[in-house]
Amino acid sequence: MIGVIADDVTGATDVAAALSRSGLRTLLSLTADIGEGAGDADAIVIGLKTRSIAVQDAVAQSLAALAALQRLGADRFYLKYCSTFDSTAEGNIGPVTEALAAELGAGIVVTTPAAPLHGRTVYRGHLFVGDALLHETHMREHPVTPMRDSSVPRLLAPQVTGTVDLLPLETVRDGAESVRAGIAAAAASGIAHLVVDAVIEADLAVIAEAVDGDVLVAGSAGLIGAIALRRPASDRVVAGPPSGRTAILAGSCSRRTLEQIARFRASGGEAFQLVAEPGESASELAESALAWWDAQPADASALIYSSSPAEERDASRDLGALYEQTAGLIATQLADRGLHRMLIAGGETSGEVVKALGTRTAVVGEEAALGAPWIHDTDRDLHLVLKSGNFGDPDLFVDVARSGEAR
Ligand SMILES: Nc1ncnc2c1ncn2[C@@H]1O[C@H](COP(=O)(O)OP(=O)(O)O)[C@@H](O)[C@H]1O
Ligand SMILES: O=C(O)[C@@H](O)C(=O)COP(=O)(O)O
Repeated sequence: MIGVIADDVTGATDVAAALSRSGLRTLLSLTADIGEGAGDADAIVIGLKTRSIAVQDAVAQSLAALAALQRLGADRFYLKYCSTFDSTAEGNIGPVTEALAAELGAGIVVTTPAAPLHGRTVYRGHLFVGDALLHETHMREHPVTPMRDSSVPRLLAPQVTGTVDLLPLETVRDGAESVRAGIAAAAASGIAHLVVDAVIEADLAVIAEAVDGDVLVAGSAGLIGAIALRRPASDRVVAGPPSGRTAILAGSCSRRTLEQIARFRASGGEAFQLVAEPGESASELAESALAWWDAQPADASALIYSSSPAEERDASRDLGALYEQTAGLIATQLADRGLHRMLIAGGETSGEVVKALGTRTAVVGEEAALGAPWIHDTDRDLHLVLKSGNFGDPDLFVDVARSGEAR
């Protein structure tokens, strides 16, 4: 069984969708504290919120998740990080990889953020988002993990104690045997982390073949999706959410989320912008948003957002945690009012929301957008999309709201 540790909850739903799309019965847990057994799952994903917390906490939580996965019978492990390699010079991708490798006695770890389905490709170690190098995209101004370089080996090196090297595309194009030989040669020369180029899905299939027996591999949803395709497909059921009013809560400041907000507003959707005045608390902010929500027509889907472009954000204040907490309070109140459908935009934001909701495990359903599936928190009977800031078409918010009305 495959065990996946994801460093944020949107990433967890992304990787769960990839596994499910590849035909595996996938259990999604948003806590390492999984009580029950794995049932008939082919893969288990544990979604943490470790991307931007202190290194030692990220390591401790990831090791706890590893122990839980081992208890449930997993024997192959994958560290899922962001396809835009969201991290800082301290980590947490590097330190968590090294801690998991040490615990598992894994030698060299193959790692690649490539996810061609999402437009993430790696060539000569440089990470592209669509046609642009990572550091030339909006990720340069990300409020939590600004990405100012595009070379994956260069980004990873300061985060780790072991040496980093690159397996180039030429070797991948030579096939799985060459990749295996390249990995073995790198391991023999003492390399601990091997970044691998991949530009198309077929490249990932070759790498997947070469690493399928490895106890630990790291990357985005791309490579593990390719590994999963090598397993026999199961008879899994993928359901959609029921109809009804949808709340869209956005804390992501990514360009794609800003476009989705603009399209939703332009289509006539009701929207409320959270703007924290100096000294205002999360509960005060949430209260004003909820008063606005309660004044909307009873069946109207609506958007509440704090998202704003870098030039409109107040750089003198660190408002990330405040807005995340506000989103958590609003989501909990809306669920308590009986709402069954919510889309949350933003990884950190979604992490805080599921923490506030107390969501533990969820059933992976159909994808609202590629990498952004509906998940069902059966305890609360709540259907959620936890959307990565960068994912979904510009019309996603409009479409999700309308699909609730149409079903
Ligand atoms: N207006 C704002 N000013 C400053 N930070 C904000 C604002 N709105 C949201 N944030 C914060 O920006 C961060 C966005 O990160 P995240 O939710 O992970 O989105 P993404 O998936 O786009 O990276 C969160 O910490 C959120 O609270
Ligand atoms: O790999 C990806 O791009 C996503 O799965 C992911 O991790 C998204 O992170 P956020 O953009 O912070 O939601």
